[in-house]
Amino acid sequence: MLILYLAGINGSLRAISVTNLTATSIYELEHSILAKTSKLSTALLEDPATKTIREKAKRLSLIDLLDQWTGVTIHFITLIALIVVLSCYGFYILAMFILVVQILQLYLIRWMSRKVEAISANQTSSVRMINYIVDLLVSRNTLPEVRMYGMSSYLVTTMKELFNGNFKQMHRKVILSETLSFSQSIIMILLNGLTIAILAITLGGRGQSAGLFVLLLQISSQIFIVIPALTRMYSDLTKSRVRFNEYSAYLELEEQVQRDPEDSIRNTDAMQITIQQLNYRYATNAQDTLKNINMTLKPGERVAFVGENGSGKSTLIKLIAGLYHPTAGNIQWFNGEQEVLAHNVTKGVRVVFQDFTKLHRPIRENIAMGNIAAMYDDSRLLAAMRKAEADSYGVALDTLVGPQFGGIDLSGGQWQRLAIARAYLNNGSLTIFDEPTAALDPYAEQQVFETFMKLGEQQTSIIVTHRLYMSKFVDRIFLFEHGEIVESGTHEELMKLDGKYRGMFNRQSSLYG
Ligand SMILES: Nc1ncnc2c1ncn2[C@@H]1O[C@H](COP(=O)(O)OP(=O)(O)OP(=O)(O)O)[C@@H](O)[C@H]1O
Repeated sequence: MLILYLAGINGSLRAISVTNLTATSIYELEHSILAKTSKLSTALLEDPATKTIREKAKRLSLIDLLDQWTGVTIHFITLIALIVVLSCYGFYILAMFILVVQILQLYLIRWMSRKVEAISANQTSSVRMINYIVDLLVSRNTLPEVRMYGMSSYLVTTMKELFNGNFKQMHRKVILSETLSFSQSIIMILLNGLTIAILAITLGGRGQSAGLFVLLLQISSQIFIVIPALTRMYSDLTKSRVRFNEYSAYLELEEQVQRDPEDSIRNTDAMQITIQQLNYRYATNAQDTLKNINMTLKPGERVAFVGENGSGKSTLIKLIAGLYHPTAGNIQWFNGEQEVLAHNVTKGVRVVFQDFTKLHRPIRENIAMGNIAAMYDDSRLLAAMRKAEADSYGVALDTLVGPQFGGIDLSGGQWQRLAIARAYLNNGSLTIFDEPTAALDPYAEQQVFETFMKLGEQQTSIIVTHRLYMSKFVDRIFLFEHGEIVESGTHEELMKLDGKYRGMFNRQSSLYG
């Protein structure tokens, strides 16, 4: 009775503190997952298997886990206490029998709960696909094409098929758990009946008092109240433990080597970059995307990466910027004769990515992404905007961009200028422009190229471009084909070589007449 009373007090206390605990545990869980995510390599994060582990990890509820642990412990202690009382009155064989049946039940429940949980966990990637399709159907970026090409009903059908697949699995899960729970109820009813019969026959045979019979009947009915509650809690606890293991698996993923705080000085000198025998393969690909890349970029050199779509130019840019690590070979940085650890320079690399981030936040944040320390330095932000000609369309630093949040929207070219302004805010030893002018008008394109050339006077700089007239002015050109560098040299050298570059250049020139 004392234990039951304590259990009651525990229930009330739990109800009072549960709100705070829930909020804290949700925050802590999200926070620990995000903190871990920030330490993982880009390549690992892009791997769909990592996304699945993360989604599984996020299903854990720490408050439920705590709740279930407490519940199972209390119910288990209560059950043992009741069984001890029953044994004290001489019914130890019956008490042992009840205990053994319950332990067997718990084993069965554990097996079933793990199976059910595995079915739910396996649905995470198809749920991701369903969410993606819903996004395609409602997102502002995709809606025009989905409507124009009449894709809506096709996408809805695809979503329905995925949904049905998940539904079938859910159905299997429900049948499995209901069958087990029904069988358990039958076992409990039989066991309860058997207990009452044994008590009645034994006590009647010994001529014991009705009072003792009522007392033992009370104990047995308490036992059969506690057992289903314990079983249910244990089933939930087993599922939560599976989730906890998934969460732990995410936290145990191998982390990218972190910057050493002692030597993490941002270095802005122009540096030499030496790439040797570099190969790179994406986790999801069967073939190497880059093969046997060798090059040395001299300090202050301006180079262009050119070549057909998918030939690996952007991948090499990401490797140089330190976002990926070579599968084989290496990339080294030299300040004069002195080698500088890559992580000390890559932070200061100034990059305009091909698929840059469109931050649906104030203009200020869009630009300050390039150097977060300048977030409230209006004169630096405005200077960067001016350089990128991003100040010409009448926006103030605090103008909110992003129509879904009530802000203004920008054209593709205007967004691109913001991304360029972002790069101007950052000082580093290398500037990379990965097709920076794709969405710009010809005048803006020329201006961006001129700025690229000027920046190159102080820094090593790389431009990735399909517009070969730009490559005429750089110091060296690297022509990529199927992940390899097939030609390299100055514009004049490559024209004399009369190879692929010359063919490409002449084809482009003929388009302009
Ligand atoms: N995150 C990724 N995961 C798997 N494969 C990728 C990934 N990114 C690129 N690839 C593959 O690597 C190859 C090279 O792509 P990359 O973007 O480097 O080419 P690119 O020369 O820059 O092309 P483009 O001129 O079209 O921009 C392509 O076949 C592409 O499918």
